[in-house]
Amino acid sequence: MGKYILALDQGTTSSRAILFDSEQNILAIRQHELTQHYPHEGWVEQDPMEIWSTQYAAMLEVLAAADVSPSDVAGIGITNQRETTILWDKNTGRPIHNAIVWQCRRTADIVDRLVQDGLSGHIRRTTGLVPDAYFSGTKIKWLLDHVEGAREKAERGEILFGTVDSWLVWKLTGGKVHITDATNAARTMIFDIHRLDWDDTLLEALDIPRAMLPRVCSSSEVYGSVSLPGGNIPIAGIAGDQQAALFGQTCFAAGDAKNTYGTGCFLLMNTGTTACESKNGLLTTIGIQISGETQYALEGSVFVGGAVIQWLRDEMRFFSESRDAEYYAGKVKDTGGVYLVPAFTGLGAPHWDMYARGCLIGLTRGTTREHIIRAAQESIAYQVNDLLTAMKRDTGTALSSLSVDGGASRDSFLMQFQSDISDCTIRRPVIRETTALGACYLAGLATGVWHSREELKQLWRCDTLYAPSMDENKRRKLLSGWDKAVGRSLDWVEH
Ligand SMILES: Nc1ncnc2c1ncn2[C@@H]1O[C@H](COP(=O)(O)OP(=O)(O)O)[C@@H](O)[C@H]1O
Ligand SMILES: O=P(O)(O)OC[C@H](O)CO
Repeated sequence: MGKYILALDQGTTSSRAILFDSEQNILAIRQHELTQHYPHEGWVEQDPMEIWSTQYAAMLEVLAAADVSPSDVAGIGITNQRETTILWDKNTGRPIHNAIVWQCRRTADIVDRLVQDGLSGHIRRTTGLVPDAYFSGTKIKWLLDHVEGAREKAERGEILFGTVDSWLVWKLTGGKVHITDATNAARTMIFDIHRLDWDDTLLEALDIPRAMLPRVCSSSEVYGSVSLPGGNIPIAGIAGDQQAALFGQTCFAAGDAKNTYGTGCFLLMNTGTTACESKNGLLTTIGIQISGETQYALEGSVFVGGAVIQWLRDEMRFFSESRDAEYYAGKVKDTGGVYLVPAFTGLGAPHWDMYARGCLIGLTRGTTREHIIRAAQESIAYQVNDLLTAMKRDTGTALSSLSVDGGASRDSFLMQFQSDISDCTIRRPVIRETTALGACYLAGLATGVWHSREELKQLWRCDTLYAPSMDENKRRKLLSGWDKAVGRSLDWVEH
């Protein structure tokens, strides 16, 4: 049996491949940036062929860099940006349109119609989600409505739908396998997370033919294999990136939670085999499906997290490297009363307002670039704090500690501010590649590299702990300013 496990981490901004050994040491990482297309205001697309080619290149390069033969790799685990929707022609293998990315708002009016038709309650109960353009269902409908002849072909089973995991498995297996896993299916808004099947009411409401949908598998099993010069590698694990991170952080028990600070921020809490319905704007989703058991999770999704730092860097040109944000934020003692609400693509949990837009408020003649940079960083923590508050209301208990990961979790100013504003200990692990690690664990469990989750639990190591130290009055005052600022950004776009 192979000694290594290969994780393919197809994220919003890049396609990465990471090679681990069975002691979870990282042997090599390769990464390619992805081009983002913004064809209209609020629309976001990617080229599925670029998703594939960058991911495939990263996979080959990582094996070459570590000088490892495919025959020494026990399995591949795939983890991916979720909800992003791809339709392709089964016969030619060519996408029929660019991928519609999860952040894209083009289907807001389709969502409005579902709500007007009285389907909100059904969506909530069946899929665990709230009606929003974020999820795949309305994106599929848009593509079927706008690409000529697509619906008829889809009815004949000639057009296939997949989230990014399905697309990659299809390509990796040479067009032989059309599947997804339960965690990805749970993000489509057409999947019944209790019956574990596509939901006919929603398929009918969105006019989506069943014939185009992938078969839904567990998150850890052998689905097929990749044939490479030097050997075949089984594809043995799949999970949406946030669920993979929850697994990679070894949040295996009910009550365990993690937050990922990537492009967006995603807070997930394992709720065990109980699907806990949120009364406070969180989502119910499938946490993982493994060994015949489905574990559920409560999730809060923030659309713009680390991306606000990118915006300051690329659009405002305030600095040239993301890591400079921490330096500038430390130059001022506070934001001078400035708040930035980065509702660039609306607001996700717990507000769910597709028509909210960003606002920068509290400016005075004394406001400097440093104040705005600090306000941007703090906005990431405030948004995560809103999720923690909703989670506390739903479960009746405040989290005393939170495991963190993702690109922006490198930022120590942000981590300390999160700890202070949320009055919660933040635990940053040694291995911050937890998304890839989760995919690696799923593939390793399916191929016998590891035998149990307990074995994996022993491997988790803490790197830094951030303990809260903010005075309660100050915290309350800052939070009330944030709530006021969010109020100004809600329902901004005329609709
Ligand atoms: N040192 C840093 N300080 C603050 N933000 C950062 C830092 N490094 C990266 N980021 C932010 O983190 C995000 C990338 O994180 P990553 O986990 O790689 O994202 P994704 O998986 O969404 O592609 C970017 O939006 C970037 O602006
Ligand atoms: O690519 P990421 O890490 O920003 O994650 C995207 C999420 O899966 C969207 O739901």
